[in-house]
Amino acid sequence: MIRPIAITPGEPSGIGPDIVLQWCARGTDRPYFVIANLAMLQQRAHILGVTLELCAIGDRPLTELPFRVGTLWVLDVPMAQAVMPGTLAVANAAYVLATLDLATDLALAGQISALVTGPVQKSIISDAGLSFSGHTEYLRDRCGVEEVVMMLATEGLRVALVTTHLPLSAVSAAIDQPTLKRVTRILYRALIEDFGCTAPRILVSGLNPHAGEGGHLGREEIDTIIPALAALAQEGIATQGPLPADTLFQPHYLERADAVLAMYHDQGLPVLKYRGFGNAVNITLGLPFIRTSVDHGTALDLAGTGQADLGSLDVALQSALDMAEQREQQHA
Ligand SMILES: NC(=O)c1ccc[n+]([C@@H]2O[C@H](COP(=O)([O-])OP(=O)(O)OC[C@H]3O[C@@H](n4cnc5c(N)ncnc54)[C@H](O)[C@@H]3O)[C@@H](O)[C@H]2O)c1
Ligand SMILES: N[C@H](C(=O)O)[C@H](O)COP(=O)(O)O
Repeated sequence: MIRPIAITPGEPSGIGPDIVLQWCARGTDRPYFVIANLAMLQQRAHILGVTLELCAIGDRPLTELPFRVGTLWVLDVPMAQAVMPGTLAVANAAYVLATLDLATDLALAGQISALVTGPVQKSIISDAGLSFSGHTEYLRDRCGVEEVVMMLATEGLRVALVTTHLPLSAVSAAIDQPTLKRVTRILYRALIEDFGCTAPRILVSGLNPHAGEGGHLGREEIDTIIPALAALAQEGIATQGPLPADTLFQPHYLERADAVLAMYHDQGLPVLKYRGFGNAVNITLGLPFIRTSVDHGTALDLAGTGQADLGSLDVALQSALDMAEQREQQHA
């Protein structure tokens, strides 16, 4: 039996609480529990007509929780003000981070085997004056690790990113050889350890149109990407690239690859989401614990309606479970 898996539903006025409640109401006895405000979940369950026994964990040891169909265990986190689905409240931004902090502490203490996160509204957390650009960066900093990698995966395609949540104008400066090498090493190791690839095949995109067109459309490929990939090859990490990003996402390349490493968020993720939105998982590679997430945002327009699709949460929960079981078997 693996250690429990924590779920943080994320922004309380978004669809995060809805999808968590609706998914759990389908019936599961796997060791998932939720870190959130109990009263908010009870209110949302009532709005949605979800029948689920919501039980406060209180002081009970997580390892002794009786996980059973029809019951959802909740680690109750105080919240500043009552929630209206679809309406953001700056006052509740600190609560969202408190759920992540608690989950991180439990993960670092070895009390949970994985963390599955629901969507957060980055803007409201920033509006509250709290420093936050995404779970990926927040968990990296909170765990004190230098580098992590955002990778989204759907059936037949994995896309990892060199840079994550930063303005497009800052992307080029953020891509240097040390960063590119660290990111590629993390991706390579994860493909072996968590995804069963014996000799990972990674396609690396260029940054500029046509991968720089021999330096006529930008020099990042020549000055940074090619030398970094050459150095990685010397370490035994073979990659293919830099390839023009507009043509690398085609079967000819993808059927012989385990992952694509894109240079920035909107170079890689639109392709991934076009292929698998609603059925993809976001995984943070390089953390000291497993973290998976949904592929979508807070969808405020759907909160409290019961219309949100549960597909990505399903994939995120299953991926976390699979990775946790595999890691615990490896260490048994
Ligand atoms: N994992 C995360 O924490 C995460 C991921 C992506 C975006 N976000 C955040 O979410 C906020 C809103 O972002 P956005 O509007 O770009 O994206 P969004 O995913 O919230 O919404 C885009 C569109 O997809 C629909 N949609 C999203 N999830 C759905 C679901 N489960 N079922 C059915 N339809 C769904 C929405 O109704 C909307 O029409 C932003 O603050 C963004 O940063 C968070
Ligand atoms: N970049 C992610 C996506 O588009 O799906 C999303 O913003 C979530 O990122 P974090 O996991 O860092 O919050």
